[in-house]
Amino acid sequence: MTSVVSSPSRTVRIGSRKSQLALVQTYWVQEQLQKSFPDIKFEVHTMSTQGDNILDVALAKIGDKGLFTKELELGMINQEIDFAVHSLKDLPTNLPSGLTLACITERENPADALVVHEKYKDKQIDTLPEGTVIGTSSLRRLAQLRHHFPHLQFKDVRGNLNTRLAKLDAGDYDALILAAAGLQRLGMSDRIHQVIPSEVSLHAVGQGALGIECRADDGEIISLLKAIEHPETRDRCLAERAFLRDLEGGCQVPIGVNTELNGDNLTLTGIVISVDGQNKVQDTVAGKASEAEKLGTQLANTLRQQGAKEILDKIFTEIQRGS
Ligand SMILES: NCc1[nH]cc(CCC(=O)O)c1CC(=O)O
Repeated sequence: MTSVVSSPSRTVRIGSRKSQLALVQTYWVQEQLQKSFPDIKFEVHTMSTQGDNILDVALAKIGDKGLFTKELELGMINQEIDFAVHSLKDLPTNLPSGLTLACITERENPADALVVHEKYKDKQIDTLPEGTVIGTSSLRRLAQLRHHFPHLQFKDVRGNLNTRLAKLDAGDYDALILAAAGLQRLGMSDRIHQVIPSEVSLHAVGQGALGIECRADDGEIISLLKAIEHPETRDRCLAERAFLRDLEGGCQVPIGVNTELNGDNLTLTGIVISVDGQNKVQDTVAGKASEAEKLGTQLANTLRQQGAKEILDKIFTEIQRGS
């Protein structure tokens, strides 16, 4: 097979955050590409992002737009790296001009997972006692769990996965809600006590998938990346991202989704819920996978008619006031 890269001597520079999860994901991408293109050299370049440095402020307050991606994006624009590997859910739905989401890889389980302190090893999310302290920094997780289990308490938790698990084991929290995918990728599936069912909590847009971003005019890189794209995950995530893009209020928001793909039929469910869990709008749309983004927009319109904008505007005002 002839290489799609016109200059065979080109070294491809992959950008990554330095966290353990980011590196595991990036090395996986490097390995897959190396298998497909044995004659090309792929190098990993790590960078710190704002999100890695600001660890003491609640995510909801600083907003998470590009917090984990901006430095990598600058690296691409400045030609220091050729593409960046992200957890897709950390990648904003609107990218800087000149950059594109060129590839979405196969998704791990996109659901959230309950991880418990040893003393609750016989409990499930619906049997945890009154006052159980759950660690999460996500308004989406908080709002949906409050809706179903108003007797639980919630406390902010930041830091990488190992830090969070150490805080749980030390007794700072009774349980954590974490992405199942992150635990799986780090070889810590044994810490998944329960996968949270979608009836209880819808997952974040893009959760469990990797998104690879590159310069929009770099045709060579774009065609290399096609080799590791997963079309089913891509269609699901494009629908999810179009939904979020259409609704977004400009900060980290309690918006959840679920998608299913049967043949060419894509089903997208979305929720917008108030932080206290009291007001929610939820609906489902279905259609052709080839029109994934249209479905996302359609669901956003449907939920707006049901009051999604009012819920989001109120949250945005509250966060700005600092409450
Ligand atoms: N914002 C943090 C973040 N970004 C991606 C993951 C996990 C892996 C994934 O969802 O792909 C996590 C941790 C978590 O939510 O528990």
